[in-house]
Amino acid sequence: MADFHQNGNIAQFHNLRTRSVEEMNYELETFAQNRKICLILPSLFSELEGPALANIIEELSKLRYLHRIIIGLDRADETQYRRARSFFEKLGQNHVVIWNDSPRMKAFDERLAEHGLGPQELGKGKNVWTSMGYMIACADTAVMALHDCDILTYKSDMLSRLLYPVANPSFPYQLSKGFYARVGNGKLNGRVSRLLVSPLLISLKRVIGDRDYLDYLRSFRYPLSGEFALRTSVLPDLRIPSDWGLEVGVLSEAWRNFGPNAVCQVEIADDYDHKHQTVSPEDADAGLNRMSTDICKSIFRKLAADGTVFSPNVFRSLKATYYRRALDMVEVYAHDAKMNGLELDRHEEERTIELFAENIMRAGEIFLENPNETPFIPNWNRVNAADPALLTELLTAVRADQDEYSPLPF
Ligand SMILES: O=C(O)[C@H](O)COP(=O)(O)O
Repeated sequence: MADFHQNGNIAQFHNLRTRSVEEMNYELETFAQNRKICLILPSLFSELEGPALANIIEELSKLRYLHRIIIGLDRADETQYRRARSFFEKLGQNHVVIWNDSPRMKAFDERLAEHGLGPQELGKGKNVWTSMGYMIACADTAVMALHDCDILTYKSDMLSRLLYPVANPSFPYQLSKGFYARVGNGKLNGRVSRLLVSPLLISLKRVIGDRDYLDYLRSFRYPLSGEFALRTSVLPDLRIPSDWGLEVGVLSEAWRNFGPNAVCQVEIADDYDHKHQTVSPEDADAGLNRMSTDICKSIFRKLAADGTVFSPNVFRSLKATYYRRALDMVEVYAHDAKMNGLELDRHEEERTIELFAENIMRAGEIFLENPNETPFIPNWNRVNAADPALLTELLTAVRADQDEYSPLPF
């Protein structure tokens, strides 16, 4: 990216390509002597067999500033967990694989359920929440980062750039969020970000008026990016959504807990490609269909918690405003794609917009029918208040799994 624009809301750090990554890594190693840095990788077992993760591991193994890597492993049986252990040994750094489906971890889930705590649904939110609990229980980390395991264009400097603003002790930032152009395989991607979130935020401003929260969300160049880094002192207070609202949910929590001056966004890559989900128009519980509804609900709930009054008429006019605005934006995206020699299926994009417009209404109806429904997993402070033994039990369960099951060749 060749500009150094600041939007005036949150700090924005560009890659002006004036500094080598080796130099930045050296500085991170210096910071890491006093502030331990940890990485969380939420992973499905199937991703170990996919095209992205082997390269991610190779890239990560080059980094010397990481104190620990926590891999939250989902959808694995015993043999798969043991094979995963060998797979991640290639990292070379201190790491732990949390087998979320182990009998011990299931028993831990029951302990949480006894207190009415714990995630209501399975998925990335629960995975991340559990890994954060493990990190809090270790009590030795000052800074953490998180990213997905399906990034096809991964390079270790993505992580270094993401971490730098929260790892540098002289910077004031508590949260750093990654951004990039989601371009891969000759296509302009990022369908939910481009076709739903951007026009929805603009339309919300039109329909309900100015809100600081909307300005804040609009300042993110890629609000749905899965890469963020945090100073860990804020972790115990962080409420993590268990549904697809995770990325927006973390930004909203940062807005509530620290305000915009402690939040920044960093350009972490020139291009970015990952595994693409299907739109799934036939199945409201799958793919971008489900993701778009969860994201709308998460934004509506946050606005309501900040004093906005919603009614069926508000959602009707939001849907209409969104639809018009999204179609206008598709035209601009198509021109941008054309100028850059990229592919963009305009017909498919307009059909996706129609679906997203329906989902704005649907999310609105769900919100009006169940205004108190919350996908948030209780934060770790609350868990600790309910039973201070739980964090130690989590640590013990993970370590006992590690001791009992030896690695099998991958
Ligand atoms: O970020 C997004 O918009 C969604 O994750 C979908 O991304 P994709 O269109 O690149 O698959």
